[in-house]
Amino acid sequence: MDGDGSDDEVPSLVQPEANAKLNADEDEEIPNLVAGLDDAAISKVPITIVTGYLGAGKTTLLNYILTEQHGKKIAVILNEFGDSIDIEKQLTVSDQNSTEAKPIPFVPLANGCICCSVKDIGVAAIENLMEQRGELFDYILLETTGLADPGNIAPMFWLDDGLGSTIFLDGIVTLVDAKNVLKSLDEGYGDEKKEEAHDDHGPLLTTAHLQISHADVIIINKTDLVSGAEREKVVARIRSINGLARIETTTKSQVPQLEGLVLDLNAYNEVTDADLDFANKGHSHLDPTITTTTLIFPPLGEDEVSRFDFFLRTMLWEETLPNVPSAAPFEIHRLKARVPLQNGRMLLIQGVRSIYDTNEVTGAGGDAEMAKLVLIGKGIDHSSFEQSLRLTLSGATRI
Ligand SMILES: Nc1nc2c(ncn2[C@@H]2O[C@H](COP(=O)(O)OP(=O)(O)OP(=O)(O)O)[C@@H](O)[C@H]2O)c(=O)[nH]1
Ligand SMILES: [Zn+2]
Repeated sequence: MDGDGSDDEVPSLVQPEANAKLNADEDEEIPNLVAGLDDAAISKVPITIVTGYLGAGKTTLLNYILTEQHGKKIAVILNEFGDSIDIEKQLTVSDQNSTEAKPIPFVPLANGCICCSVKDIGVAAIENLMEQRGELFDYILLETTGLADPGNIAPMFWLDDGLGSTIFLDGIVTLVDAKNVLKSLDEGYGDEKKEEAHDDHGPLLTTAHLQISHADVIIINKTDLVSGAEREKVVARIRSINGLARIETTTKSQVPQLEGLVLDLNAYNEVTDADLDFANKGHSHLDPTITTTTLIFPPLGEDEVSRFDFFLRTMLWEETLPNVPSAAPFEIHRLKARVPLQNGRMLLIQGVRSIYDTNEVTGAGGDAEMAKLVLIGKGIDHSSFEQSLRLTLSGATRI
């Protein structure tokens, strides 16, 4: 995958400042990822990141999965930092004082699963764990701490999967506490983080927002603690933040199925029509901080492809809109697009924060299919984005 955005086919279009910005923001050295593609045939182990605010039900979900029949050998990794309750305690009892010691102890669980606990959640740390174990797993579930920002974790795994890594990012599942989530979204961080949460440019961006905006699946848990009407309100608010994610409601994290909800999400290697259908066509104002916006436009002609890429690069790397300098400040957290080309081919685009990946596939989806670009982020003013895209595609900027 060309996750650094520096597509080989359009080298002259890459702006030096944009590259510098990307490199400063992300890894120092993002190698050319194209070389890794052939290795994709080697079977890689999917990793699902399970995130969610403190006490939302992450551990309850993992526990539930491990007792269900799924026919997989699952390695559960707990990012132990800050986690201290029930199952974590049991599961990590043997390595409480020896996080540096090797080998890292694993605790056997039901169904041939194992569990371990780590401080580091880098790709190397996880590969290291797998090597030490000397055993193959079908699946890895990583429970992050309640305060983790998945926007920092996802690119780490997503980028590396093109580098011949033995793992690949399958998707992000965010657990939400139905009883408390609206309060978390409205009030911002806990007291200890209040300072950071304040922002001169508008409403607060909370950990809860970040976990919801980056999610591929959102499980609204603890529905036993709210009325039907409250539950609907929570669903509507969350849908307004993230129009791409699949949403389920549960009690005790008992998801109706594992496939597609927790396991095998394929959220980072596919962009299906159904993915984009969830997204609202308009722009909801239910949440003042983060929203989902969909831009719809006709199939691109030859000249427009590089202009479209310029639009993406400028928006993601420079956080400005070409041809609309007056646009309000914004942040893009997640992006998915299906863009038919007039030559009958189709671009599938995925993005997390400033990193994006474009794949060109054969065959557009259907007759007269329109291109759809779905954006999730902060401060996205639909009409400015639409205007910028329209002007850029028309060739208003020489690139
Ligand atoms: N009433 C109710 N309680 C639940 C539900 N799901 C989980 N709990 C309880 O909520 C508490 C927190 O659940 P956990 O699964 O430990 O939550 P977590 O997200 O792992 O929490 P941290 O690791 O501390 O961030 C536990 O006491 C669970 O038994 C639910 O659907 N309803
Ligand atoms: Zn937990």
